[in-house]
Parts: sequence; C-alpha cells; structure tokens
Amino acid sequence: MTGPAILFDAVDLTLGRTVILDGVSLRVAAGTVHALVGPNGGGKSSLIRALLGQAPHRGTIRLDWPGDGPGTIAYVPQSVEFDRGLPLTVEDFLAVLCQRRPAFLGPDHRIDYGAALDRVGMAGKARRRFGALSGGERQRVLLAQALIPAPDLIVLDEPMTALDEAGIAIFETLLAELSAAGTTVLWVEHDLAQVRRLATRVTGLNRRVLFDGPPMEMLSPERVFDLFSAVPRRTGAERIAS
Ligand SMILES: Nc1ncnc2c1ncn2[C@@H]1O[C@H](COP(=O)(O)OP(=O)(O)OP(=O)(O)O)[C@@H](O)[C@H]1O
Repeated sequence: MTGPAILFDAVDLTLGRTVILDGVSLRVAAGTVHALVGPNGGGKSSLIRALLGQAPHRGTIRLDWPGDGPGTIAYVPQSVEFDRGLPLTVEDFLAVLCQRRPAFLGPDHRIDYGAALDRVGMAGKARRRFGALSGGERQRVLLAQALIPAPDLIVLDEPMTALDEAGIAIFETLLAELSAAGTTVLWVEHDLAQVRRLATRVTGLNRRVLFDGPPMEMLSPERVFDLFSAVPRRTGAERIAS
C-alpha cells in the first residue's frame, strides 16, 4: 500500500504564553520523502507531536489514506530517556514497542526482530543489554523498531544525529527502500546537504512556514540564511506594505 498524504492546515500551537506554531499549513504528498528543516526551537518536533496526537493544537491535521484506510504509522524519536541500568535486552526493548502481547511474557517469536536488526547493521546484538549500547547503536535500534511491522507512514525526528558513517549509509539505504515501497516519509533533519540529496520536498519552519518546495530550489544560501536568522528579513511585499 502507498502511504498517506498529510495535510496541515492553519495549525497553531501555544504552550503557556509561547507561540510555538503560528498558522502552519503544508501538504506532504503520498509516498514522498518530505523534510522539515529549521533552527533549534523552530517547532519541528512540536509539529510532529501534534501530528501524532501528542500536542494540543488548533487547526486541521488530516491523513488521507489510500484504499481501505488507516495503515501503519511508525515514529523514530530523537532519543529515548530511560534508566540505563534496566535489565532490558535489545530484543526486550523491541518487544515492548512492537508486539501486541505483554512484553513480560517474553518476545513474540512470530515477529522477526532479527531481520529488522539486520537491516540496521545490528545483527547478532538482540541479546545485548539495551542500556549498554552506544548512542549510535541505540539510534539504530530506534530505526529497527520502526520497521516492525512495515510502515506506510514513517515519521523521523533527526534520525542521523548519533550515527557514524556506516550508520548514515544504512539509513540512506533504508530511506531508499521505504521510498521505493511507497512509504510516506516525514523527516526532521538539520543536515541540509543530506536533505538536498535525499528529500523530494522540503519545508523551512521557524514558528511559521518560511518556504516549501523542491530542495534544489528551496535551499538557496539566501533562504537558508533567512531561515536560521533570529529576525528573518522581510519579503519585498512586506517592506512595501509597512
Ligand atoms: N512542553 C513545553 N512547554 C513549553 N514550551 C515548550 C514545550 N515543548 C517545547 N517547547 C518549546 O517549543 C519550542 C519549539 O520546540 P521544538 O522541540 O518543537 O523545536 P525543534 O524545531 O524541534 O527544535 P530542535 O531543532 O532543537 O529539536 C521551543 O522553544 C521549546 O522550548
């Protein structure tokens, strides 16, 4: 199944007195790799939390599923907070996140956790203690959990932050495979060179949408400068209006 299209229409999010998102409208086309870029605190993760139903917001967020309706949504967070001393293996961790039966009954052996770990270069590490993994290895496990079951929509929040060169190559292969399978990918990323190379479309977000279009056109030095400036320069139309 091809993944869904996503519509964000006039999404506002205010926490306390802070306006986090202000009238954010954009469309993620079905089956594309759509990147969200912007400065720290620009609201990228908040937009994702709103999409996942984790943040109170105004406006509309709609998933348009093809065919018979809702498929599988996977989410890869920036990182996970947990007690590193927990006696939890990699396989236990995957079981907690991926299987429907209680994890205290043990991993469900009908699910091929090994194959998912294989795809992220973690073959043979299912019995390692999760808390003893390096940051990059934990990031790879977070990617693996998103592959079980195969997602129709995958939401990635800076998935490459802790990855080394080999991990980045694995991530790129995964992205290509997901894309070829028709999965919709919504991807928060700071590495603009990677976005230019791998994304179909990019949205620049700093509380508001500052640009939205194909990466080769959108990521011009001037636009990137504006996006990361504390006070974005005004457009010609805004200058004339003031
Ligand atoms: N629960 C909260 N209460 C108040 N403010 C919050 C809360 N969560 C996030 N914020 C604020 O919302 C703003 C946007 O945060 P968000 O994490 O969405 O940004 P981001 O674009 O993902 O940043 P980064 O690139 O650093 O990950 C920040 O100023 C942050 O401090």
